[in-house]
Amino acid sequence: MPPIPAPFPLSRPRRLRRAGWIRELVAETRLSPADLLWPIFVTGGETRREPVPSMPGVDRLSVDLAVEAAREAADLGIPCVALFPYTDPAVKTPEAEEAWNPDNLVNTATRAIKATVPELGVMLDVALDPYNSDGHDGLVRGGVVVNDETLLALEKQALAQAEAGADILGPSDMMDGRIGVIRRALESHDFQDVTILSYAAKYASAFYGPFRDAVGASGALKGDKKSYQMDPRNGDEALREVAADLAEGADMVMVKPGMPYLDICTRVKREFGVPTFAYQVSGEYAMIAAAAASGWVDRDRIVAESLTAFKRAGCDGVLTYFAPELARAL
Ligand SMILES: NCc1[nH]cc(CCC(=O)O)c1CC(=O)O
Ligand SMILES: [Mg+2]
Repeated sequence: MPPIPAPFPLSRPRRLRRAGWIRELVAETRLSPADLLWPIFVTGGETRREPVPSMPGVDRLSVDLAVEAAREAADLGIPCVALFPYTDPAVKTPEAEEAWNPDNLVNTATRAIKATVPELGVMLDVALDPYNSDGHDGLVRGGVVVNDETLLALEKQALAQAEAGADILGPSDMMDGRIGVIRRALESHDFQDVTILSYAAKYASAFYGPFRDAVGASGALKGDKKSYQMDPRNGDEALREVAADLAEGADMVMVKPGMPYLDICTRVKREFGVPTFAYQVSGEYAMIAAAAASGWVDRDRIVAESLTAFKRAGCDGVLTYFAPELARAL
């Protein structure tokens, strides 16, 4: 018997795409300002705004302007900002003591923001690289980034940040055991409500280049970070890293960079079901900004599309330098 040819396509997915209203109706993911964390670079001085050359559109802000940016974030419905310091090279040392100075830039900015915009969350990075004259996230001994001694430094840094009023600590150093050390320190100093968003699966990536310019760590960095950040070839290992950080007391986890690691985001969310974030890092920002500035891509559309991809991949939110611009557009 000859096959009966179907007189029409058996399935017509285009029915659900034919007009804006029905696309809205069936959309599986939605982006909102509440999905965004905004990373802000803080510098010294007053009413100072310094452009970051490799991140056109992003400025380093003095504390007073960072407070204004925080106000803007809250007004736009962005729940949280993440602060990163541009540290005066003269203050950087091999022991990175500035990291636990109660009056360092990020601690000062945190106190100022919490005093002015208390409803906004403030997140701080726990890692030594902005303060370390070797540019590494950990302490360097004989050319090696040492794990356990670094943990003691991170503990001091984390306590100073909690004392300053940070709501979220983001350990981004990738030392083994740091989450446990920080959680124990927080518990024993009456900071049981401080949240840990662990940079659990953080890769040794070329996409961090512009950030290192922004915090002034590029010139300082000796060598690379491959002995502590993850190998981009590995995926299963990301799940082991996340499992360890959750067991040690992380509340939420992050995958970093973002766009090239969407598979990791999906696997982490599926496997653990905990709040999962991605960091759309400086190099991702720079690529989009540069292509848009050349007129090669449509900036507004590509920003929205790239951030939607994180939600579709399973992320609960994204750290992105596009946060205020996207929130405004939404
Ligand atoms: N530990 C520091 C840190 N925290 C966030 C970033 C990168 C963020 C970005 O590129 O936007 C880095 C850089 C690095 O690990 O070298
Ligand atoms: Mg780890």
